[in-house]
Amino acid sequence: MKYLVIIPDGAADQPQGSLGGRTPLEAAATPHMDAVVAQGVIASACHTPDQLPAGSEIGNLSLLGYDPFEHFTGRAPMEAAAQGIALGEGDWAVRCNLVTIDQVDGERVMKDFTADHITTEESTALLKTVQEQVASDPKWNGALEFVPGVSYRNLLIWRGDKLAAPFDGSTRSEAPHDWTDLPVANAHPRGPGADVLVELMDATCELFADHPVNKQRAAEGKGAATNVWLWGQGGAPTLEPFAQKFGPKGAMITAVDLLRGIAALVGWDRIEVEGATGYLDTDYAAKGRAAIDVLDKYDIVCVHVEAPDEASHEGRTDEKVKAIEQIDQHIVGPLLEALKSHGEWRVMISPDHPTFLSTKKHTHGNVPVTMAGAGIAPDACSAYGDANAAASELRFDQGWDAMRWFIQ
Ligand SMILES: O=C(O)[C@@H](CO)OP(=O)(O)O
Repeated sequence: MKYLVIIPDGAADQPQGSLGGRTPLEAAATPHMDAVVAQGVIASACHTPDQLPAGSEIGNLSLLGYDPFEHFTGRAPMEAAAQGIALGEGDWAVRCNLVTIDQVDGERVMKDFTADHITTEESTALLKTVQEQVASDPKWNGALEFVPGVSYRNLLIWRGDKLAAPFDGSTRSEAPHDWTDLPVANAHPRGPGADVLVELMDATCELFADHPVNKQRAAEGKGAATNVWLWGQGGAPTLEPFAQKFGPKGAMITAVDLLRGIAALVGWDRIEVEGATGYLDTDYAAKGRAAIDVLDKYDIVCVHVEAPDEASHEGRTDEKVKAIEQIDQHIVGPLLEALKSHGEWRVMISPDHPTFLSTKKHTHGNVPVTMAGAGIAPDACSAYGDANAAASELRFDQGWDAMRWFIQ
């Protein structure tokens, strides 16, 4: 049996006035996703339980069949795994965004959690400056390492054997993409070690103010990286290999380190695709082709696409609809066709969480899931969408149970 999982990140949403009262998934032309529903079932699943953050880190863990209450330690350790960074006992990883925070009416406001989509080269240069500063300060005892990732998505690694990390499971921090256009005064870390995170963030305001990277960006009319924003901290997670838990041997196609990291932690291979950007300009067709190319080699192939979530964070309804249509046309369609020559197969399509265009934020709540293929008796539904899923009798209130249902 071949299994295919397609994740349109953050695609679930509310009805939009500008879409005639339909949600983006309902307004988008998705003949191939609809064909999956027509051949199979539609269901509603909650991958982001109320007690945990409504983040992609929780949603995707659950989507792949892992109970986040048991396995989630923080987002950053998953991204560290993507970079092959091993975390020992006492080590912590912290997500380090480059952001733009501006003064608006006397308040510091999160203008852009991406620092105007700063390039990897620029973010690497900025982090080098931060690293030099912390490395020269004896109080950190060489425990802190700022690790460049891709664009605004970077990491801070804290080595516990050099200096005991001040955090514990009760330390709280906020994802900057949930604070767009909002004052950050209430978004600062709280609990053990929060003061250290704030100190490091504040120190970068000064380091970046006259940094050559920002001067160059200003000259090009681009937004500044005003400082780093630290969040998503955690220690090493342990995840049972997917093949051991469920059977199939898997591969992940994604442009973001979070999904690469989850894949690494569950023992999946990662397939890198040229032109996959994790943004609206991603090469959808290249991702579709890459998945087709590896169908022979793996039992389960997962294609994650970040674009619908990014469109939501920017509040761009048309772009969200377009991203969903591109996934349908360039990924779902060609893969359904290719599967015909691979014997028995099953397909699942599911977002990880809703991201509301109205708030530009992730939110708790259910997402529409469709599953079809060998041995799945069709229900009466024939269109993929949020309302159809909500009306379905098939529900996974613990979203992580859906994978067990899918792989039988
Ligand atoms: O990686 C991130 O910083 C965020 C936003 O880009 O991703 P997601 O919304 O999927 O959590």
